[in-house]
Order: sequence, then structure tokens, then C-alpha cells
Amino acid sequence: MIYTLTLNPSIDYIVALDKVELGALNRTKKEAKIPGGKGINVSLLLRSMGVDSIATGFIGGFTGRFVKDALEAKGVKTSFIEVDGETRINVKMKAEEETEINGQGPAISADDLDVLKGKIAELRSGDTLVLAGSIPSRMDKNIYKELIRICSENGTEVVVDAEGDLLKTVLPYRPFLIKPNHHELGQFFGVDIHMPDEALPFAKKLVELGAKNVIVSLAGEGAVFVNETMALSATVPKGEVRSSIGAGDSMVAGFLAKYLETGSEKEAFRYSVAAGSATAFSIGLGTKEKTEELLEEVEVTER
Ligand SMILES: Nc1ncnc2c1ncn2[C@@H]1O[C@H](COP(=O)(O)OP(=O)(O)OP(=O)(O)O)[C@@H](O)[C@H]1O
Ligand SMILES: O=P(O)(O)OC[C@@]1(O)O[C@H](CO)[C@@H](O)[C@@H]1O
Repeated sequence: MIYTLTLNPSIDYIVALDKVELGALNRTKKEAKIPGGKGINVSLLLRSMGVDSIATGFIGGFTGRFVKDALEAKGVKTSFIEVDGETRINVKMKAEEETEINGQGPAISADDLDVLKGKIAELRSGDTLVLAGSIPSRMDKNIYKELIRICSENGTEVVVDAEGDLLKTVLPYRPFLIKPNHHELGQFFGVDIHMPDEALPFAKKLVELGAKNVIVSLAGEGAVFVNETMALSATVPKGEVRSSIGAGDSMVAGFLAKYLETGSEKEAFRYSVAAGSATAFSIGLGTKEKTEELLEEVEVTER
């Protein structure tokens, strides 16, 4: 079974406006409230691709109930830990530019964390845990490392989609997949990366440091994939980017869904890029249908 962990879920409150005027009353043209958080997005996308997963993490209050109910209504199984306080609301403003204001989320007690560690300790060989999203500011920064250590003991594969410092701590535990974007890869190595050719040597270094499979996304410039036996680059489909929120999560879900089906990293990488663009070209998350429409436009080359 695939488990997705979102330490700090959200309601994503998406508002569309022609223009945002700071210091004035702005009114929305369109709005939507959807369950959010990176692991949760991976679960939603996996479901749309016909793959079951269990979404876990911490939820609280009426906002937390909304997240749980909305996921279950879409057929995603959940196993959340209920905490005091309320799940955050993240505001996503789409005007001339995309602006995001992410909340802090509730405090998580040491007892809540122990419950989470207990759940992760029950996973087994054959299970996959997706660790995605930031660690809440008030939480121990070593939590991912601790969870991945537990997984390495029980034989669970781990996928990590997290920023620089977090990545550093998990690489020695040989994660199955990591997916930094080019900014995160650049920050990790202290360099500027703009194009796939510049990303390839650094993606290879991440494999040397322990990652089994690495995808680096470079937004509209393409993506690269590296593991111990192959290096690939991909073009991305052309289209109008309507909202890139969740595009990275879609790549993780797309890779896992296709890899489970075919066992081919190359096919999985291609599908992953199409899934990322399907979301980038949609308001909200993309769908399986949109992903498959775009698949033909993704050209994968061996490097
Ligand atoms: N301009 C674009 N044209 C086509 N596809 C795009 C574009 N921008 C993003 N995408 C798709 O989304 C994927 C992920 O984009 P990006 O590199 O911005 O990842 P990310 O920063 O992890 O995303 P996010 O944090 O917004 O979820 C790309 O690999 C591509 O498939
Ligand atoms: O604050 P974090 O955990 O870094 O990111 C959370 C978030 O911005 O990421 C998702 C898109 O990837 C959204 O659904 C959600 O609001």
C-alpha cells in the first residue's frame, strides 16, 4: 500500500481576481475551497489514476474535518491523527500573478508525534511512504529523518519531496525517489541551475549520495531523471499555465502510478512529466484524462 504523509494539511482557499490592490477591499471573481497539502495532493492524484493510497498526517478542528470528509468523498482512504487546534487555511490568489499565503498550522505535541511514529512503525516491506511538504515551524526538524529511519528498519520504500536541508538528512537512507525542482537542486549544491543540461550532473550527484531515483523538474524548461543505470531528459508539453500549485505533487503521483503498472522508470518519468503539465494547465489538480492527452507531447531522450 502507498501511504502519503502530510504533516501540515490545509484547506486551499483559491481565489481568482483581476487584480490585487494592497490596502484596499478586493472582491473575488471566483473562489474554491479544496483539501490541500503535498501528500494529500499525491493521494488525490493517485486516486484519479486508479491507485489506492492512505492519507495520513495531523488534522484538527472544523477545517481538519473538511479535509478528511472531502478526501473520503473522493474515494481516498484516510488515517489521520486528530490534534488540538485547527488545520490551517492556505490562501492562493490568482490575479496577474500567483500569490500564496500559507498558514502555520496547529501545534503538534510530543504525544501526537509518538502516535505518528507508531503508525509508521506498522508499515512493512512492500509498502511505500510518501513524505511531502514542509515541516511545521514548531515541529522538530529531524522528524523526516526519524520516520525514514523507522522505514529503513521495516523495509518500507520512501519517496521524499522536500526542500534542501530536509533532503540532506534523508539521502543516506536511500529514498526510492526524490523530486527537487531546479531551484531546490541549485540551493542544495550552491549553484544556479536553469536548464536540463545543467541539472544532469547534480542529479547524478544525488544518486551518488544515496537516492535510488531522482527527478528534477525545471518548470517550462523540461525535466531530468537519473538513477544508477540511466539518465534521461524530457521536454514538457506546450500550453497555458493556469496554476502550477500541485504540479510537483502530480509528478510524484504520476511516477508512482506508472511505475507500479509497468515497472519501467522511463515510462514512469514520461507519465510524471505529463501529469505535472496536466496540473499546470488546470485550475486545481490535473486528471488522468488530461495527463494521457499530453503524454504524446512529452519527448524523452537518453543522455
Ligand atoms: N510552463 C510550463 N509548461 C509546461 N509544463 C509546466 C510548466 N510549468 C510547470 N510545468 C509542469 O509542472 C512540472 C513541475 O513544475 P515545477 O518545476 O515548477 O515543479 P515544482 O516547483 O515542484 O512545482 P510546485 O511547487 O508548483 O508544485 C513540470 O515538470 C511540468 O511538467
Ligand atoms: O506549506 P507547505 O507544506 O510547504 O505547502 C503546502 C501547499 O502550498 O503545497 C501544496 C501544493 O504543492 C498546496 O496544496 C498546499 O497549500
